[in-house]
Amino acid sequence: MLLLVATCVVAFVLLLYMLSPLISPKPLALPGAHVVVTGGSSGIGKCIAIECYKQGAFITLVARNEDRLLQAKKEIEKHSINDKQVVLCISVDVSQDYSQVENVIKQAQEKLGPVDMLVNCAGMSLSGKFEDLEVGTFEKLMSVNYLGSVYASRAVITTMKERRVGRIVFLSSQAGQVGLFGFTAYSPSKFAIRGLAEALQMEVKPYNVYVTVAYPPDTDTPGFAEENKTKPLETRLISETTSICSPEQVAKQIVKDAIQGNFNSSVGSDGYMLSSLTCGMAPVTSITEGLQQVVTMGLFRMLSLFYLGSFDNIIRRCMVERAKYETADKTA
Ligand SMILES: NC(=O)C1=CN([C@@H]2O[C@H](COP(=O)(O)OP(=O)(O)OC[C@H]3O[C@@H](n4cnc5c(N)ncnc54)[C@H](OP(=O)(O)O)[C@@H]3O)[C@@H](O)[C@H]2O)C=CC1
Ligand SMILES: CCCCCCCCCCCCCCCC(=O)[C@@H](N)CO
Repeated sequence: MLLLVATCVVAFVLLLYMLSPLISPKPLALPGAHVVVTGGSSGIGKCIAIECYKQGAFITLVARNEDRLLQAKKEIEKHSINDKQVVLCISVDVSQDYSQVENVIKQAQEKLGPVDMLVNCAGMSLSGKFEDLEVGTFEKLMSVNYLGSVYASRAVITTMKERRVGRIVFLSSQAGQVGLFGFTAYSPSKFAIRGLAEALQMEVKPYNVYVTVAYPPDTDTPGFAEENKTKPLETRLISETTSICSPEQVAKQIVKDAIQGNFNSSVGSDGYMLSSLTCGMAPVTSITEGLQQVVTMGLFRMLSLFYLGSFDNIIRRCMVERAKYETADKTA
């Protein structure tokens, strides 16, 4: 009997593997492709642009500050692999006005042809306790991180569907997989991206357009340095659970996953665990991924209880310490 069950399971898994070409998309060829990177003048976005350029792509960088755009262009051009490659820079605030963003995409398409891959990397983070964050911060982060990604994607999607070619990459964060102390404004803007990506992927898959959501841990970028200036101690201690990555490493993984059309992109073992644990009803892009999720989810949930317990401890300890300082201040 046991043998029969085991045989059936093995046969089922083999069958799934035979069917796997049906769910795995054909990889995107980067040589000669047009890649638009919003937030491409700094940090992860700049490294993604470099990675794509090294593989023969034509690049459009989109960000606000023109000096930083030009500086990034120069840096990227050092990595050219042929003399036809171009790096175009366009300055715009992706979070303000849809028609401006649409215009920028039109300009880019006129110069470098239809967009094969859009990477939504323009974004920012501000942390603080819920009551300390200004109400405007909630609006700001939602505009830049979420609406900025909606606008740029909305501007490229029709052509991608018509051409039956395309990749759209969204930058979420590990803080878009779990809500953490200090991130009441940031986490929701990154969770929202996941909802958008799932719904959009379901719509565009029959048109051979693939969506990737990246969930990086803390990554050593100018944006991260800026964020650290105001980060609460609790948030810093909790975030130290995962180690800091280099933007090059994160960019490499994202480009690889986007080319392959993987829905999920994560780095490191915590990244892998978090993605399995929070896969919900996200699309699967390989049989192996689906099977691994089925097998590991329960175990990772158990592990997560220990992590959550340690986070609660950190927060309680910080509260007690603060109370001690406050009474010391009062008695002094
Ligand atoms: N670094 C990290 O620890 C992590 C980062 N992420 C996410 O990755 C993305 C990139 O982060 P990172 O590389 O650290 O960021 P950086 O601050 O280093 O770079 C941000 C880029 O986005 C551009 N940008 C910011 N706001 C706008 C806007 N309104 N319109 C157009 N461009 C804009 C910036 O240029 P300019 O200011 O000139 O417009 C810059 O090019 C963000 O979405 C971030 O949330 C996710 C997880 C971890
Ligand atoms: C089995 C389960 C494993 C659980 C591991 C949990 C680890 C949680 C750590 C979260 C770190 C948050 C990084 C946010 C990065 C970010 O987006 C900002 N730096 C942006 O600038």
